[in-house]
Amino acid sequence: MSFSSSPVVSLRDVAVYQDVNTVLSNVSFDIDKGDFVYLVGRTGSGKSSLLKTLYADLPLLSGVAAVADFKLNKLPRKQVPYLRRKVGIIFQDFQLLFDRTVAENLSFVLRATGWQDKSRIKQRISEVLMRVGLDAAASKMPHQLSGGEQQRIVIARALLNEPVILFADEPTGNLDPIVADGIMQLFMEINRSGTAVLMATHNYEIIHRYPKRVLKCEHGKVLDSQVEEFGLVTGF
Ligand SMILES: Nc1ncnc2c1ncn2[C@@H]1O[C@H](COP(=O)(O)OP(=O)(O)OP(=O)(O)O)[C@@H](O)[C@H]1O
Repeated sequence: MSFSSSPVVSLRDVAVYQDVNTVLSNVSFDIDKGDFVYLVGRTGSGKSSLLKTLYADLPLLSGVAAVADFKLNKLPRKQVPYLRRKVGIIFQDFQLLFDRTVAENLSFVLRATGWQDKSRIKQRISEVLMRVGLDAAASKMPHQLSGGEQQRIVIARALLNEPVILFADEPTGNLDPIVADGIMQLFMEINRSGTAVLMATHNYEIIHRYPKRVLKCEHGKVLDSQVEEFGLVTGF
């Protein structure tokens, strides 16, 4: 267990690239333990690229960054799985394995991250399913669940290794407003219990309903509502 009080995410003068193109530059911000932060900006403004840089799917080539006490500069490939155990990643398209049950989807991740004891695996799966309100779904196949339920399973999967932060890219994008609101309440509950959240969204309604700090990708830079005021409506 880490008792460090350093920020969960810390960026100084970072540039985000896709191939040879600079998507964002001079990016500096911190996210502390337990913070909830939205990431907004027009389509193509760099939200997904920034998230990918934070979970080391894109290399950090310029600037200084640390996530969950891992320095992203020159992070060796073999360290990436250890970083990924400390962060939970949630996408819009659910990315569940449709040929196996919910419990098998979850045990697949636990085994891949070093869990071996069958009874502990079973116990952990039951805990995370309870957490997302789907304790009866363990033996179901993903296609037997609604879109909102599938997204809850993805959130349960992201929680398996007790991450210090969740990176969520448009997690409510495909859901109707009521189901999306249920997912937001789940994120808020997870956040209240101490997990930081960085959530990319286009959904202004959600930000209005659950106001939190906002980072906005615009003109190749990242603006921070904690540092400066900016309009929210433009950019969606
Ligand atoms: N795999 C890729 N290879 C090359 N360029 C890419 C790749 N993915 C994204 N880009 C480019 O990088 C820029 C930022 O895209 P990114 O997906 O990060 O934006 P976004 O803000 O997440 O957009 P959206 O809201 O549509 O998801 C865009 O110009 C995009 O065309």
